[in-house]
Amino acid sequence: MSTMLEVSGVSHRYGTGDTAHVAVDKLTFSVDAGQLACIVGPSGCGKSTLLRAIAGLRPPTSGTVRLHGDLVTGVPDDLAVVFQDYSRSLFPWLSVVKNVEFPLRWTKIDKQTRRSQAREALAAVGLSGVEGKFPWQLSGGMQQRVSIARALASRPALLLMDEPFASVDAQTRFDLEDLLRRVQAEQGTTVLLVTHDIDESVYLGDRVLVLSKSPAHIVADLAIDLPAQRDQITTRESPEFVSLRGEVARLLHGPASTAPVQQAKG
Ligand SMILES: Nc1ncnc2c1ncn2[C@@H]1O[C@H](COP(=O)(O)OP(=O)(O)OP(=O)(O)O)[C@@H](O)[C@H]1O
Repeated sequence: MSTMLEVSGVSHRYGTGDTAHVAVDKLTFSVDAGQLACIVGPSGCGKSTLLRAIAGLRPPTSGTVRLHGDLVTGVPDDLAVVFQDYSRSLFPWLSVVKNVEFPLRWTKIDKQTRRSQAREALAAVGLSGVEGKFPWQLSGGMQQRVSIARALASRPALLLMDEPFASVDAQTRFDLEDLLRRVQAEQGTTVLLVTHDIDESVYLGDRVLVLSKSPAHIVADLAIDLPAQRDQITTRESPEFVSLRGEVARLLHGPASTAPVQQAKG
C-alpha cells in the first residue's frame, strides 16, 4: 500500500521567549492510502495545531509534512478539511448544492461536471432531494452531512476531520460515524480524524494514534483489528472493542480511569 501522508519530526511552538508554548513536539507518523486513522488525545494537547500544520494552514516550527510525496507548504488542492462547527463553515446565503460546489469553482472542472460531482457527493451522504434548500433549513446533523459532501465532492487525496461530530446529539453522532465509515470504504478516501472521544476513535479507526498531554507526542499507535463491518450496538459490546477502548483509556489517563464506577451507598 502506498503512503499518502508523511509527518516527519513536526513541532509547533506558539510565541517566543518566556511566553513561548510548545504545542506539538517532534511528531513522526505516516498514513497509508485508503486508511482511516484516528488521533485521540486530551483536551488542549495540540491536536488541532497538528491538523492545521498537516493542512498547510499553519507551517510547523520544524519538521515536514508530505502529501503523496509532495512537500506541503500551503493548503494542497487535493486536501479537504471538515471542522466541528458546521454552522460557521456553510454559507447561509447559498443553497445546499451551491455550498457543495463552492470549492470546485477554483478548479479547472467545468460547470456541468461541478454540478454532477456535487449531486453525487450529496447522494453519497444520503442528501439527494435537499439540493435546493438552504443550510439553515436543515437539522444540525444534515448540515454536517453537507459539510462532509462538500469535502468529498473534490475527491480529495486526504480528508482531515477535526472533531467533526462533537456538536451533534448522540444518535446523530452514531449515524454520522456509520456514514463516514461507509463512504470512506466506498470511495477509498484516506482519512485522518481527530477526536477526544476514546470510543469514537476505536469505533471509527483502522488505527488509533494516542497522543500525550501537551506538548503532544505519540504514546501509542494501535492497529484496530475489529471487523470492517461495524455496528453501533454489537461492535461496541464486543470483548475486542471493550479491550481496545480500555487500552486507549489507560494510555490516556492511567489505570484509574478504567476502574469500575463505585455505587453510591444508600
Ligand atoms: N494561536 C495560539 N496562540 C497561542 N497558543 C495557542 C494558540 N492556539 C493554540 N494554542 C495553545 O496550544 C495548545 C494546543 O492547542 P490545540 O487547540 O492544538 O489543542 P487541542 O488538542 O486541539 O485542544 P481541544 O481538544 O481542546 O480542541 C493549547 O495549550 C493552546 O492553548
